[in-house]
Amino acid sequence: MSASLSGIRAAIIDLDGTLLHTAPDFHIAINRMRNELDLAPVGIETIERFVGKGTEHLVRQIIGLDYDQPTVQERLTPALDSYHRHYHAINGDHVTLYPQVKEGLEALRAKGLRLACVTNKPVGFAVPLLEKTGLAFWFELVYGGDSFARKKPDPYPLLQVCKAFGLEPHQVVAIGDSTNDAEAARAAGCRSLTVPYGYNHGQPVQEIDSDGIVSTLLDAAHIISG
Ligand SMILES: O=C(O)COP(=O)(O)O
Ligand SMILES: [Mg+2]
Repeated sequence: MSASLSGIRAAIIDLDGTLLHTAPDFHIAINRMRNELDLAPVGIETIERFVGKGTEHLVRQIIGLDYDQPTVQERLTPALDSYHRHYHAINGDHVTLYPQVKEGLEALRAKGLRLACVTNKPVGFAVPLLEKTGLAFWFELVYGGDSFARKKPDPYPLLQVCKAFGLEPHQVVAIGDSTNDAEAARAAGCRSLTVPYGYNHGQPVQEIDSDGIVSTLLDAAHIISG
């Protein structure tokens, strides 16, 4: 359990694996893409290991299970096109909210924190997904993996939130499920908290260098103060 975090004025919250269990959507879209490429379906656990570093990384890893690197390079564009088409068609249909997400967002706002969502998912998928699941309401800002030239674990998107909110990085906490969130936060100078239930590339969350593990977003709200 983590110590309390004080002097916090805003929270940057990750999407996949933190707000929503999106792996079932990824699973369906990836296997529809694989079917178009004449590849056999893969299990959801395989997909969960590759979520967190954006769409191109996911598709590269998934076709890399079958193809050598030159072939991955050659087939990447049609594979991405296929994946985007299938993901767009089902985005949000098979996702579930993790426990205490809405309660956590409400409690963070009740403490006067400003909220941003920073995800490595393309912003064109993230915004409709947040709208469909009733989460968009909570966030003043949403940045995706393609909002800037650099994505998490690079600190750039987090620093853009700090700038937009007029806050110093140490006044901002990033909450996420993977090393990408914690590394981005460290590099930005933000505080960070980790939830244990998402996708961390198959690695134990205890190995993540953050300011602590919280069981839910509501638990995070309990240890954060302004
Ligand atoms: O699309 C992904 O790789 C997931 O992104 P997120 O965990 O940063 O929301
Ligand atoms: Mg995540």
